[in-house]
Amino acid sequence: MRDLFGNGIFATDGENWRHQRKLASHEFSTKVLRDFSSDVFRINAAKLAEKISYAAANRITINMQQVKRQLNIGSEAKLKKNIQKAREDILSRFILASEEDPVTMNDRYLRDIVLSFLIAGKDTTANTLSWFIYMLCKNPIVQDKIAYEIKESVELAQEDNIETFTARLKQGAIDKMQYLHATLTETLRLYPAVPVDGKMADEDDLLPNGYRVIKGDGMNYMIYAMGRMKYLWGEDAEEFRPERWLVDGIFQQESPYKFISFNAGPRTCLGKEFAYRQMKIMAATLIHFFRFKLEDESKSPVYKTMFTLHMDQGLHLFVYPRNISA
Ligand code: HEM
Repeated sequence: MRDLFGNGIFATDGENWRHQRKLASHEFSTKVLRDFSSDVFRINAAKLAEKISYAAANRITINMQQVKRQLNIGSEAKLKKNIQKAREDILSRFILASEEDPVTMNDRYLRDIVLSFLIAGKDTTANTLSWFIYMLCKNPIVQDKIAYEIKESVELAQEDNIETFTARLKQGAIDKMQYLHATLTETLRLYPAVPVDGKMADEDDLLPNGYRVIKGDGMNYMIYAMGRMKYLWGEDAEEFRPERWLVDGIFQQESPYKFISFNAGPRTCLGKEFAYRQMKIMAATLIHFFRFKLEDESKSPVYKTMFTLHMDQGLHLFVYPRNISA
């Protein structure tokens, strides 16, 4: 961990961690960052949809993971030119903070912070979207329900194209998409982007189950296994059923200690709201314009154990234009 993350937020404790957590929590809650990142998400969603549109028109299959990679999401310098706003992305915000406190936030520290955020934010949402599309291919009714919800949530115009459609994905419309939110959450329950997480005992302790740990003991908790436990989720734990998250069509939060995909407690994921916003904008754009089918229904994807739950060999799909007026 140290080799990769240095003194970045994942690998530090104590004062270093508190400093980064405070700074990042503040930045994540600002409207400036929310607006900027939503613009970036909309631009990227439109770019991805254009690429897929070409594949659909020419009847070529796509590898979802590769298409997303080609987009080079994260090349913020170029995006900034498109958006015509400066110093509003998370990395620039950290650089601004470092100008105010150059001694603590020297270049090395800044590098570790930035790298940690890149790693935290990129593969987690990208992998989740691949598992999400896979689940939709396996459950075409869910796919159609989402398409219906998008039509109901966004004020559409007859002449909308990809770009004008993404521009309509404002916060109000995104918030209405409760079924999409539930589907993404159900995907994260079965395919958590971080499948296993490790902790170390800060001091001698007695765990609630009576197990004694000694200071320095390492422990792993299996997020992947916890999302599939019948003891927690009932007899249908292995089934993909977004409805389990809804009451009268409204998404219901679970305790983070039960739905553990974003961790819980003081070190809970800082990017959760950010991640949902990104995934919802991307998913709404893709599902509104396309219908996805697996290239080979007989194959199940295999996951590769990395920091994140990566899909080995990618996700090979047929794509069809969705009849929007249908
Ligand atoms: C589907 C998307 C995501 C999932 C499932 C996820 C999951 C997690 C998990 C399990 C942790 C705890 C790691 C640990 O125990 O050390 C974590 C921490 C964190 N996540 Fe996320 N994450 C996601 C997206 C993001 C995004 C998009 C960002 C930022 C752009 C982000 C930023 C962070 C940060 C900064 C921490 C460290 C918090 C701390 O140690 O205080 N995450 N995330």
